[in-house]
Amino acid sequence: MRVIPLVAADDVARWSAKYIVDSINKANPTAEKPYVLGLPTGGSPLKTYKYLIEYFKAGKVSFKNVVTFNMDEYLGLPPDHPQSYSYFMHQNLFNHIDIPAENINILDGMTNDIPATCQAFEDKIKSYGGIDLFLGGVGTDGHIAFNEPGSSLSSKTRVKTLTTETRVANSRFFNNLDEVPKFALTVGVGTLLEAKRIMIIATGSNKAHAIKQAVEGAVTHMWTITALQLHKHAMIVCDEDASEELTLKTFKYFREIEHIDSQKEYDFSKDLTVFAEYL
Ligand SMILES: N[C@@H]1[C@@H](O)[C@H](O)[C@@H](COP(=O)(O)O)O[C@@H]1O
Repeated sequence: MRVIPLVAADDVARWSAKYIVDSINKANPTAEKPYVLGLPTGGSPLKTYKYLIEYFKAGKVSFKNVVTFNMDEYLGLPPDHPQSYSYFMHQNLFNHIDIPAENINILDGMTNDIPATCQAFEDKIKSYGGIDLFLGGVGTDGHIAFNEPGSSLSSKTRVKTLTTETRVANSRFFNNLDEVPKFALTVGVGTLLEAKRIMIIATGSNKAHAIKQAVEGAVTHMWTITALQLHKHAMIVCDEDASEELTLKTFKYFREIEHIDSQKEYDFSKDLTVFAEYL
C-alpha cells in the first residue's frame, strides 16, 4: 500500500486531482479505449472535483473519452433529488466538464429490480475491461463505498442497509436524520478490489481511526477499508489530521518515502517524476 501523508486537506485535493489528470493524460484515451474512472460522493472528494474542473478549464485535461462509474446511490431517491448522489455528481463535477452524458454511470436508486440493476452495473464495468482508477473516501467506521462493517470482502454491487453511524454522519446533508435513506445500492468490496488502482482520500481527525485500521490494522470485514491491503496498487492520501492516529514510526516512514516535508509547502512541480513513477 502506498500512503501519502500530506499536511493540509487542500494538499490532499491537489494531489489526488493531479494524480487523476496525469493518469488520464498518460492513458491517452480514445472513444474505443476510454479511461475508466470510479468516483465517490461525500465531503471528501469535493475539493478534488474543484481542482479537476480547474484543470479542465485550463485545458490541461479532457473527459471526452473518460467513462465514470459512481460507487453508490441511495435507494429511493430519484436522480433530481438534491441529496441523491446523481444530483451531487452533476452539481459538483459533471456539469462543469466535457464528459458526454452517455459516459456517466450511476446506479438507479429508483429501480424496481435491484438484482438486475446491480448485475447490469457489474457487467457494464466488465465490458470496459474494468475500472482503471477508483477514487474513494472512507466512513468514520471504516466503510468504503457503502460497505458497512461486516460486509463480505468479496462482495459485488448490491443493496446494503446503512448503519446508524453512517446515517447520522450523512444527516448533515439532509434536514434531519429521518430523511436519510436506510438503504443504498453500492459496489462491493470485491468490485473495488478488481479496479486496477484504488485511491482513498481522507481528511480530518474524524477519519484518523479508520486510517489507522487501514494502514496498521489487520484485514477484517469489520473495517472494510482494510481490504485495501489485499490490493496490488492501493493508496491512501491523507492530511495530518487524518493520519494523527498512525504510530509516529509509520507516519515518518511514509513521509520519508514520499519526500514530504511538513515545514515546506508541497512542491507539485518537482513532483512529476514521483507521479510518473507510479502511474
Ligand atoms: N457512501 C459514502 C462513502 O462513499 C464516503 O466515502 C463516506 C465518507 O463521506 P465523507 O467524505 O462525506 O466523509 O460516506 C458515505 O457514506
